Amino acid sequence: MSNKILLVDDDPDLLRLVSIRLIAAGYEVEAANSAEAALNALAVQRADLLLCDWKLPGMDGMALFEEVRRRYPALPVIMLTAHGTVPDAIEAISHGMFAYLIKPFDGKALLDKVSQALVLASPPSQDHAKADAWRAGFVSSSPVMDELLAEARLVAITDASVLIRGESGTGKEVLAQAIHRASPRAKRPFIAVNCGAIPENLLESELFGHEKGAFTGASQKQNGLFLEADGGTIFLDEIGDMPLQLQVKLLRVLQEREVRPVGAGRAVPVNVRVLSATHRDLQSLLLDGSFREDLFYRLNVVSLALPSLTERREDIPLLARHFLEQVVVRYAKTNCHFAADALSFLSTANWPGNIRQLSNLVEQCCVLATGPIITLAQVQKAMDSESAAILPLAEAKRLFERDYLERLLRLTGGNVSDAARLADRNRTEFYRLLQKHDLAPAAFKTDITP
Ligand SMILES: Nc1ncnc2c1ncn2[C@@H]1O[C@H](COP(=O)(O)OP(=O)(O)OP(=O)(O)O)[C@@H](O)[C@H]1O
Repeated sequence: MSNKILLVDDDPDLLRLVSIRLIAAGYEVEAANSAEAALNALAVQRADLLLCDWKLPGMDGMALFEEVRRRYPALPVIMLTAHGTVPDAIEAISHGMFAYLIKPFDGKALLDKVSQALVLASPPSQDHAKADAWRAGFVSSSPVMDELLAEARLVAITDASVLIRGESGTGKEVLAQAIHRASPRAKRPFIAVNCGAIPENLLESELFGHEKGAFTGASQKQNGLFLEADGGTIFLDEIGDMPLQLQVKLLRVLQEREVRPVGAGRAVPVNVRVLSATHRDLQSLLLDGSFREDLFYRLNVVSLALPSLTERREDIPLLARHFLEQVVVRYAKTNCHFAADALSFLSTANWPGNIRQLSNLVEQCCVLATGPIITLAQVQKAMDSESAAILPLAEAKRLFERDYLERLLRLTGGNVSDAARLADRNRTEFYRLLQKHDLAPAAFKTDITP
């Protein structure tokens, strides 16, 4: 499970950039633009680390640190500070602040401090020499997954590029992490990047880095994520969303094993194993020219397909119990369990959002549970209620978009021109949306027989 970082800054650009960097490194980030907002967020849900700017409107970073120390003494705090306040920051260290970073700081320094703080803050592991440590956190006992994991383990020890396919929420990133842990690169970094979540104009410099002054705002040289993953593994999630011109550059990196930061005169050697994932049908992207065939073959040396949750229903009770154990700890609840009929209901339900949806539902049941047993009625209520469908924003948007397109196609009997007109989009754009969701207008054609 990823660590959650509460990031506090009143500068929206910094908030966005630091968030992108932390999320790319696998952390969960909640952003707040003031100390007051941060305290409200902490009152609702705990975080594992507070990263905050010293200068804030209203209550400043130092006052926030003091309040946090009083209310949540175990929560580590890292302060982002300007040169002028360094003496105060040093003083704050002696009062229990974990660390400070002087602005502008580079991505590596930030990630180093963050990971040190989280290691120190986490309880010591009790389970050392476990043979299956590589797949720790990967809950499953279904035969289909056993087979897939055996394959993953075999491929892990090679340096082959692996493309992981599967619907959203099936655990592609969890599998990528397991492959990394089972590989000879396990002691080096695992860096995950969601290619669809980073704005196109930032993606190149995020991946390959930039020189100082390479573009407006590039106030200092920065190593990209490829260089940060040197010796380890980079996981390119949603690779199907990578813009074409960047695909060319990625291909060059894979062929020549060197990266050229934006604005740099020469390339830098890099040794990274690439794992990638997509929920989209890359074959159809190849056909319409929006994904390069040469890159596809480079990335798809080995292909692993994760089955949807309904194709491995045996795993559902196991996963439900696993998530329940986690949320019980997270919300400091007294132990609670699913009633047997509640578990069998979960096992037969539909899970369009796969494991992520199951995890959200379990969390909701646990939060709302009033006694030690979660009953069938409570599970059904959670499943029926609007809030059961609370998904991460990106996933909710994707499901909405797909549903919207389907409704338009049904309404127009599969007529793309009419559907595009209703959506106020041109045909090219509309076709691109249909491809993104693998929707074929022909399937919606209605036979009009006289
Ligand atoms: N086998 C598993 N055991 C335990 N937790 C899992 C497992 N598979 C997935 N999860 C959990 O389900 C959630 C979704 O997993 P993950 O992000 O890996 O899915 P994904 O396929 O990469 O999704 P997306 O396509 O939306 O990026 C995460 O919270 C993850 O920890």
